[in-house]
Amino acid sequence: MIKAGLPEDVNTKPRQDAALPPLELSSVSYSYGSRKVLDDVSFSIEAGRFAVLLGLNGAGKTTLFSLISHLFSPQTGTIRIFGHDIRRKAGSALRRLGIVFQARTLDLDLTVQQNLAYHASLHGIGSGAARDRIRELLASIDMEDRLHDKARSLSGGQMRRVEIVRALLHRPSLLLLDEATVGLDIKSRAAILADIRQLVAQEGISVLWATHLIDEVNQADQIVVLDAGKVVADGAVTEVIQQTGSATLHQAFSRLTGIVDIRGGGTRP
Ligand SMILES: Nc1ncnc2c1ncn2[C@@H]1O[C@H](COP(=O)(O)OP(=O)(O)OP(=O)(O)O)[C@@H](O)[C@H]1O
Repeated sequence: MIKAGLPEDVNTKPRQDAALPPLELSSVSYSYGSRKVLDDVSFSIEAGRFAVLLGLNGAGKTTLFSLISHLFSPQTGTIRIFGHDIRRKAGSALRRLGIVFQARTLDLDLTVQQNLAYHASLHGIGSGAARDRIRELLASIDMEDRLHDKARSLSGGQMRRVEIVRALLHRPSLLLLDEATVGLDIKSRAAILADIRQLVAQEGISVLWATHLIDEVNQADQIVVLDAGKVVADGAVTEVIQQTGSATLHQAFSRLTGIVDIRGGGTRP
């Protein structure tokens, strides 16, 4: 089990943050050159929710994460994290955010401890506090014994879990994961999902989990379906099934995205 917690600055202003949505997007659009890949995207997630951003490859999930994490700026619209506009109050917004990108980003030649300590120092966490936090988080996923192993000696699932630990070092209140289980076997995928769900339940952290895999959605509190850059559904799983007049989420997703058969992932015909 991974343990998170509230960020230090959130601890000093709990009422302010508690009253505001962890994530709120209003009319966000983004184009690469003349090609619009996000079109008037609006949705919000509530505190303590496990929300899934579901979309086929190319739907715009990674671009949306790049905007939320302030790698790019939206050409129109606003993004707020606990009420902090990502453009105008980037520091306050980003302090509350942890992110696990789709691409593997551990330095393979460094040990687990070195990878994590470097990231902790980027967040201004002192070496003693970082050492304690790293041990606490690694113990919670039963990986304490891998502390001094080179990252390259870990399995794909273990690397991913270290990346999740890294994203939690500074105690974010909102965690974004972009296709976190890509390339992992079914056991590792299930274990990572279970850790994340536990985190939401026990620590009150909010999660936005981007995936194209419907079997990762079933226990979500909320799903936002993105298709070709537009939000085509947003709500609880049962609501989305009902709204589309479907019997199952697979059928709802097929109807919303116009694909023929999405079992096992799905691509456009
Ligand atoms: N740097 C870029 N320049 C031009 N077009 C891009 C760039 N990055 C992404 N795109 C295009 O934007 C669209 C959305 O891509 P994005 O990676 O955001 O989708 P995604 O839902 O994350 O897909 P995947 O699951 O395959 O990563 C795609 O059509 C993609 O080709």
